[in-house]
Amino acid sequence: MARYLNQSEAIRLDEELFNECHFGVEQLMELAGLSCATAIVEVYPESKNVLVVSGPGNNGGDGLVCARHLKVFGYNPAIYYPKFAVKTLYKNLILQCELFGIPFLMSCPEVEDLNSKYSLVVDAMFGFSFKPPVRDEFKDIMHNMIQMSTPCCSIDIPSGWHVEKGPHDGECLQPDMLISLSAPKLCAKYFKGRYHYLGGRFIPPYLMEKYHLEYLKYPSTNSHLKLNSEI
Ligand SMILES: NC(=O)C1=CN([C@@H]2O[C@H](COP(=O)(O)OP(=O)(O)OC[C@H]3O[C@@H](n4cnc5c(N)ncnc54)[C@H](O)[C@@H]3O)[C@@H](O)[C@H]2O)[C@@H](O)CC1
Ligand SMILES: [K+]
Repeated sequence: MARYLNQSEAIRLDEELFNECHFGVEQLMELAGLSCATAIVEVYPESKNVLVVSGPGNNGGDGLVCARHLKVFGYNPAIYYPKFAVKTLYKNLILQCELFGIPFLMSCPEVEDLNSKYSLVVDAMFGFSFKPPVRDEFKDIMHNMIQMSTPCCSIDIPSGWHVEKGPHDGECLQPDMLISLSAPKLCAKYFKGRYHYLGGRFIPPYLMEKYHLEYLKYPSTNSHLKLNSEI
């Protein structure tokens, strides 16, 4: 059984990875995004037309990295990035995606587009720093993703969910797949989809112990691990 982190534990673990272990954000984001891409390839080998919806923070950055690796693995990803990136970190990731020939959508895709053009939508809008309610610039895409019939794979947290209490008032995203990074957060207890994975394989042993995280055995060289047994 994996242990579930609350929001402040997830934020503290993240800070310790950067401040005490001196990992760079690019380092961990690359590993996190790669693990998401390899998990997606395992679960959806035929779903080549993927839309990655990336938000303004590091969860969105994971999505950009994931899109680039999916492209390398022979998928046809497109990206919707609703909020203009200011930080160099995200601008560089966007440039790299463009250099790999990944298109960026200029406007919010309608539900019909999500259903007809894509066989998978990757939700990389918000991660463990999200505080509800969803702000205006993300409302349309959130609404359309809730309405769509295309399967959704959420990175770390199903976007719009409370990090601890899960889906709250009103309609919420119900992803088919959830890839928890480092460790599942409390909201993962409410996940009803078919595939729950753990991704990222970069926590030093002393932090595993400090946060009482279970040593789960990643198969071989994989950086993703299936947590439930529905597959
Ligand atoms: N510790 C780890 O294991 C790692 C975590 N990473 C990723 O980093 C994520 C956390 O990243 P961040 O702390 O940057 O935060 P998030 O990506 O969760 O979101 C923060 C951004 O969303 C905006 N936001 C928050 N609430 C909003 C609302 N209600 N409406 C609209 N916008 C809102 C904030 O203004 C900010 O720009 C994790 O979930 C994970 O995906 C990885 O990149 C690297 C390693
Ligand atoms: K997400």
